[in-house]
Amino acid sequence: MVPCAGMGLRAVPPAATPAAASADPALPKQYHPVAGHPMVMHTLAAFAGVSRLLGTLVAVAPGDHFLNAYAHPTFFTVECGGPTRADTVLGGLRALVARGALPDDWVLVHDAARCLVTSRQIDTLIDTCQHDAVGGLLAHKLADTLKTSIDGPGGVRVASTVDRSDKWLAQTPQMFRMAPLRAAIEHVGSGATDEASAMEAMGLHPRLVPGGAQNFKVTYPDDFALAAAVLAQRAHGATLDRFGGARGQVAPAYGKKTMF
Ligand SMILES: Nc1ccn([C@@H]2O[C@H](COP(=O)(O)OP(=O)(O)OP(=O)(O)O)[C@@H](O)[C@H]2O)c(=O)n1
Ligand SMILES: C[C@](O)(CO)[C@H](O)COP(=O)(O)O
Repeated sequence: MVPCAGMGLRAVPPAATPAAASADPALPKQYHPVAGHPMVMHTLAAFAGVSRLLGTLVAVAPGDHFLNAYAHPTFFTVECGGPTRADTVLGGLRALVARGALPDDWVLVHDAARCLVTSRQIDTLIDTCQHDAVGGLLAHKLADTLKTSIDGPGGVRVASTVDRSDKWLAQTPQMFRMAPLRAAIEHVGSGATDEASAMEAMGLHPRLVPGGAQNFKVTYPDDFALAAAVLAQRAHGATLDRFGGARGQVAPAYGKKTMF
């Protein structure tokens, strides 16, 4: 399931900057062009490359028909977006149950805005978690020295340096069984910022599976250029097989638009 109903407010460039002149603030970030395609299409291409997935539910905001022009058998949209990401995910889980998902079925939840995830990373997560009692998530071990802050003279200042040896940045996909995940999010409510934290609130310890720095979430205006650069570098290399074409071949048409 791909939650795709956010507004992307942090990605809107400040007014009066060169980036603001060409940006469409009314278009949520997941639909902004990145390397020639709407951002979420790169995300969906990675999932389309994982053959053991039954399909992908894209949870969009009510009235959002953006993806109608990109229809493809590997995904379908449901207008179940809510005010927070957790609300959107819950709507998606209920929609999956309505379509026959069973309590023990696994579901992977992945941000539309993490458009650099690869089919290989998704496969690694599944391989690692499919026999786990809880499930797990891709995550990236902290690479920098970690500070806490206080407001001080002249602005924000360092309060302390924190031991980072056990610190990870949570990424997606996050993979759990349908019934426990739904129960956990219903228990924790709209404030859960990811699926793992809802499971943690139930006393569980999801598995951490190394993802990689490139699986970042496009959040701020500068992130678009970084994502485009990574995709451009991959297009010169090894990832033209995202839609099932072999390396070096031209990939098939993706619905009414052509991808890659
Ligand atoms: N009510 C919401 C909020 C977020 N998301 C989705 O959750 C993912 C992660 O959220 P984030 O990147 O933080 O997106 P936004 O909420 O859109 O960003 P912002 O907080 O800057 O507005 C995104 O794919 C976003 O579309 C969602 O489906 N429904
Ligand atoms: C789920 C998530 O991608 C994990 O890092 C992230 O928490 C979602 O973004 P938000 O800013 O917390 O909504």
